[in-house]
Parts: sequence; structure tokens; C-alpha cells
Amino acid sequence: MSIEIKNLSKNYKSVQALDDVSIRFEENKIYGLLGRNGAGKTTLLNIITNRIFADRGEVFIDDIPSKENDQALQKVYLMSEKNFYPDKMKIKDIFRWTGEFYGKFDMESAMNMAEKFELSTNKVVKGLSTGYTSIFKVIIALSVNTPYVLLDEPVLGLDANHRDLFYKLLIEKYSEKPSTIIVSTHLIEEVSNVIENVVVIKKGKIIKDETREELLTAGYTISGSASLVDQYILGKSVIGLDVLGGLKSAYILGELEKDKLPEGLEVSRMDLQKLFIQMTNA
Ligand SMILES: Nc1ncnc2c1ncn2[C@@H]1O[C@H](COP(=O)(O)OP(=O)(O)OP(=O)(O)O)[C@@H](O)[C@H]1O
Repeated sequence: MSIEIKNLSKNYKSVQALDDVSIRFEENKIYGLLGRNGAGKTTLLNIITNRIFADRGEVFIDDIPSKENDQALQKVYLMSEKNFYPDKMKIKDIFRWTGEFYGKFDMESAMNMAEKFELSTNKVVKGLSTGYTSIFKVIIALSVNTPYVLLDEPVLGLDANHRDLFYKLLIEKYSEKPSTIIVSTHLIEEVSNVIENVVVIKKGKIIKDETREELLTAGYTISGSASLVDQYILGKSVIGLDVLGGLKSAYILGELEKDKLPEGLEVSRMDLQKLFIQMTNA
């Protein structure tokens, strides 16, 4: 059971949005699909769900080619930035309507989540703020109970509390009823506690497909007084530096040699955001 993508390419005139992408999203795993603006995340998710067509390549959902195949597409739900709902429709009616289409939609869970987010389900789509527009779509995505749930920039416009609540509900949902969840975002640090697998896309190509643990062991962070840190990093592969007061931190790629660590320096885990920036820079 998986979503398998084979050699997908997609061009928009002079822009190559996807360049021979092959990847497999396995059953019941949570993926972060990470990439900078314009990397090709939305294009990939839209092709998987048949909203747009690839120039070349194929998508298989549980071994069935997904192209214009309703049986395969019913297994996938995409929460996208685009709003396809009628402006004047009430949220509770959208919930009901989604339930008609996706037989396993859990109305009770959706209403419970709406209460937690303080979303009034009597409101119409048009009356919602940017944040609440994301919230109602997130609630649907977490209630449809399809084997594959794709979330394109789910926390867009959400404040810090609502983002926390979203991640909490995502984990709760996953623990109760596991499914394959793909979260597309450029906020790697924020999703790093939730995701198990990291897929990085850059200019239409997949440049990393690893577990979070593998990424975290790609390097380490060292902190201490500026002079000690400067001395230590000589000859090492440094992907970022931060100075806060008298404390300097360096983000280093490679394996830590513990016996060569001078006194006065502290080691901590790799900073995923720094690693992401380094990976996705030109
Ligand atoms: N309909 C379109 N017409 C022309 N170019 C497009 C179209 N849709 C996407 N593109 C281009 O294709 C590339 C990939 O876009 P895509 O939206 O897939 O990226 P993304 O990773 O989702 O970016 P973002 O994080 O900014 O949403 C970009 O260069 C974008 O400008």
C-alpha cells in the first residue's frame, strides 16, 4: 500500500515545475514535503490528486494508476490553499457535503475539532478570516479518514496557539487511526516533531528522502564563547552561525568526534531549519 510516483515531469512554458520525480509515500507514515517557494510542492500534490496533469510519468495509488480513476482517487484527500467551496455555504453544510462524498468522514470528530478551534460552523465560507479558512479545511482533512491525506501549507495564517492545536490534533488523529499524511510546508522546525520522514524538493527535483533521525544525525550544533567556537570550527563544514550575547553557536555537518571536543563547548542536536536552508540554497 503506497502512493508511488514514477518519473513525473511537468512544465509550465519555460518553468520546469517537476523534473523526473520518482518517490514512494508508504502506508501509515507521516511525511514532511519541504521546499522553498516555487519548488514544486503544490504541483506534485495536484498531480497526485488529478487536479492537473503531468506531461510525463505516472502516479499509482495502491498499485492502481490514479489518472482519472475515481476508485484510486477516493483514497486520497488533498487540503489545498485553493478554496473550492461556494462562498455562501455554511461550514456545517460543507462538513455534511464532504461526508456524502467521503463515506468515512467523521462528523462528530469534525464538530469537536471546530469547538476546540472556536470555529462557528454556522458561518459561511466567505465570512471566515484567512486563519479560520485554513482551520475549517484542516478539520475536514483530519476527519475524512481516507488512507492518504495531503496537506498543502496547512498552517497558513494560523496563530501560534492554533498551530500548536493543529499539530496536537494531527498526532491524536494519527495515533487513533493511522493514515499516510503528507504535510507540505517550508517550516521544517515546526513540523519536525510530527514528521517521521522528510522529503525535500528543490527546483522540481527530490533532493532528499530520509527519516527525520537520519537528517538529525547529518550534523550537530556547538555552542560556547566566540573564541572557542571559532577555533573549533576551523576546517569543518559550517552551515550557519548565530551569536546571542556572548554565546556563539555553529551548525556543523559531519560526525562529532567526542574525544576532540574542547572543554567549555556544548553540543546539541542539528538545527533542521539551518540544514534545510543550506540544502535548498542555490
Ligand atoms: N499555473 C501555472 N502557470 C505557470 N507557472 C506555474 C503555474 N503553477 C505553478 N507554476 C510554477 O511552477 C513552479 C512550481 O510551483 P509550485 O506552486 O508547485 O511550487 P510550491 O513549492 O508549491 O511553492 P509555494 O511554496 O510558493 O506554494 C513555480 O516556479 C511556479 O511559479
